[in-house]
Formats: sequence, C-alpha cells, structure tokens
Amino acid sequence: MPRSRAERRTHVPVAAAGTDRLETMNQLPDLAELIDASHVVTLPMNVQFRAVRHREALLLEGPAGWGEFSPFLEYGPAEAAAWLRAAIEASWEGYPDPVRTSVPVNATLPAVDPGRVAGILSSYDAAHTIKVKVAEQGQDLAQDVARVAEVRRLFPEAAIRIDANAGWNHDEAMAGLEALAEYRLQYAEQPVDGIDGLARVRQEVARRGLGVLIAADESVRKESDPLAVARAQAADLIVIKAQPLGGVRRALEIVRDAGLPAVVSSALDTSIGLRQGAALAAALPALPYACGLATGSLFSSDITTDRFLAVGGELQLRAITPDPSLLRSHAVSAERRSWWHRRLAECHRELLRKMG
Ligand SMILES: O=C(O)CCC(=O)c1ccccc1C(=O)O
Ligand SMILES: [Mg+2]
Repeated sequence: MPRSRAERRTHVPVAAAGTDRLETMNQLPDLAELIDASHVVTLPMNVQFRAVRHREALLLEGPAGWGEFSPFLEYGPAEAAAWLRAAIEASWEGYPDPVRTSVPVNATLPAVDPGRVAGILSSYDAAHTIKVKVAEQGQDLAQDVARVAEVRRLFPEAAIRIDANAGWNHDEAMAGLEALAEYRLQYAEQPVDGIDGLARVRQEVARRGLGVLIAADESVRKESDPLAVARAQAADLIVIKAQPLGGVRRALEIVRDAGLPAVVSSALDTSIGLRQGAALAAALPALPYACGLATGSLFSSDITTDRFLAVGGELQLRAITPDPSLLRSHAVSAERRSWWHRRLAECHRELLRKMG
C-alpha cells in the first residue's frame, strides 16, 4: 500500500526525511519544524455549508507525507489541539495498515431548497447513500420534509440519512422523525444536543416504534469523554472524524472501546484531510456504512488536480500529493498565514502541556 509520502517536495523539512518519524506520538516535532513544513490555503466551495463559502486549511509536509490541520475558525486551542495531533500523525508518522483498498461514501446535501437538490447531488459521481442536512437555523420542518422528499423522489433506491447537527429540541426531534420516517431513513445523526438528550430521543423512538437508528456525532467529538455516549447507550452508532478525535489511531481505539458500529466522516477537508479520513475508514475492522468522505465534491477546486473524489460511490485508497502551483495559487494572505501560525503555536503548546 503506498504511503501518502510527498513525492515532489516544495521544500526540504528541517530534519532529513525518514529520520524523525514518530513511532508513538510521544515526542512532537518542534514548532519551528511545523511552521517550516506548513502551507496555508483557502479553497472555494460550490455551495454554502456551515455558513462558509471558503475553507481555510494548514497543510503539513512531514517526513511521512502530508497532513491537514483545519479546525473551524471559531475553535479555541483546547479543542483544536486534537486536530493538530491528527495532522502530525499523518505527516510525521503515517497511517496504520489498511484492511481494505476502497471506502464506500455518501453524498452530503446541505440544507438547500428542493430546487437545488438535483444540481448539488449531480456533482457526486454516484449517490447510493445520501446524507441530508436538516434542522438548519432559520428553517422549519416543512423545508426539511420537502428536501428529504425531493431526495427520495430523485433516488428511490438510495439509503437516506439525516444530520440535524443538534439543531432540534426533544419535541422538534420527535416531530421531525415522525414526519420523515415515511421516506425510510437509514439513521438520524445528532438530532438533539447532548448525551442525555440523545438517549431520551432514542428511547422515545423505540417506544413509538419509529424504526430509525440514532447516530452520535457532536456527542462523540466534542465531549471530553468520547466513550460516554456508548456507556449511556445514547446511540446505535457513532460518527468519527480523524481530525477532531486526535488522529487515525486514537479514533480506532475509540471505536474499539465504544463497541458500536462507526461511520467515518470529514469536516469539509481538502483532499489531504479526506485522505486522513479514508485511512481511518480503511483501517477499521468493520465498515457497515458508507462514509461522509465525498465532500470534495462541494469544493470548486483543491490543492491537487488529482482530487480525492469518489468514483461510483467509492474512494480508492491512494497517495495524495499537493500540486506546488495549486498550493501557491490557493495560498492565503500574509495576514491569514500569520493567524494560522499563531494558532499552530497555541495548539502545539497545548499538546506539549497535555503530554506533560
Ligand atoms: O458526514 C458527511 O456526510 C459530511 C461531513 C459533514 O456532514 C460535516 C462537515 C463539517 C462539519 C460537520 C459535519 C457533520 O457531520 O456534522
Ligand atoms: Mg454530523
């Protein structure tokens, strides 16, 4: 299996390639090395998602390949540090051995009007599984029902799942799941906020016999204890993301300890971050659901022309190497670069502190 090792280097890192690989993440590269290995880019999106139309990312070129550090802009260092750990794992350590060479993926549909559904879903090469965003701020249940109905009309055979990003309260969630059940949902991701809230919805779904599985996302990646959701029996499955959970190996441990089926998802990543997610999906002992790693299709360009996009609903595992000219043309302003370097420094300090 090829490693995602940089074939064409745009610069030589401080330490010679291969000599300073991390075996266990017990030691971290120096901040100066990280800064020297970094490229900060901004990528345009086709469609607004999470209120963003451009996505900024800091890419690291390390001795083991490329890694992505792209916590959302509003995240503080305590939360963003795990994302840095994941980027350093990818670029200094590499990935654990895969058990499969391709990963099935879902199309992701933002909370758009029904009229835009066909157009957005046509940007995916195939849509056997579709995740529909619901419960968006400022919208109502009728809009969610109209969007899901349109997806079902266009794709009668597809597996449809919804993601509310904790946007419903308990009663709204129950009304939403009742209304959407007729469109045959594979599962509902984070219908409400919090572990207790999820557990309550899950119990009520069972009591009413709605037959919708409950997936936890924010209740895994934003909790101090990612296993709490499993212990509380608050979900039927968990959504895992390599960056917020601190890397591929950490995420694999969480899945093993949780003892629940897992779906790998991305965070609107460049092709480098998507490759990290694919490394996680490829190394999981079981992969019962398509993964949220097809979001490359929501971008209008990327850091490589050989973009990590799904073909026929599958991502084929392969090395992803940025194109130096695209790194240059998508580079952020000097001001944004300084901002990201400061953020890198804060997160690096946070990681050193955590490692004691
Ligand atoms: O899982 C997917 O289909 C795509 C990724 C996605 O939905 C997402 C992207 C950015 C931030 C949060 C989320 C989320 O799963 O809630
Ligand atoms: Mg989610």
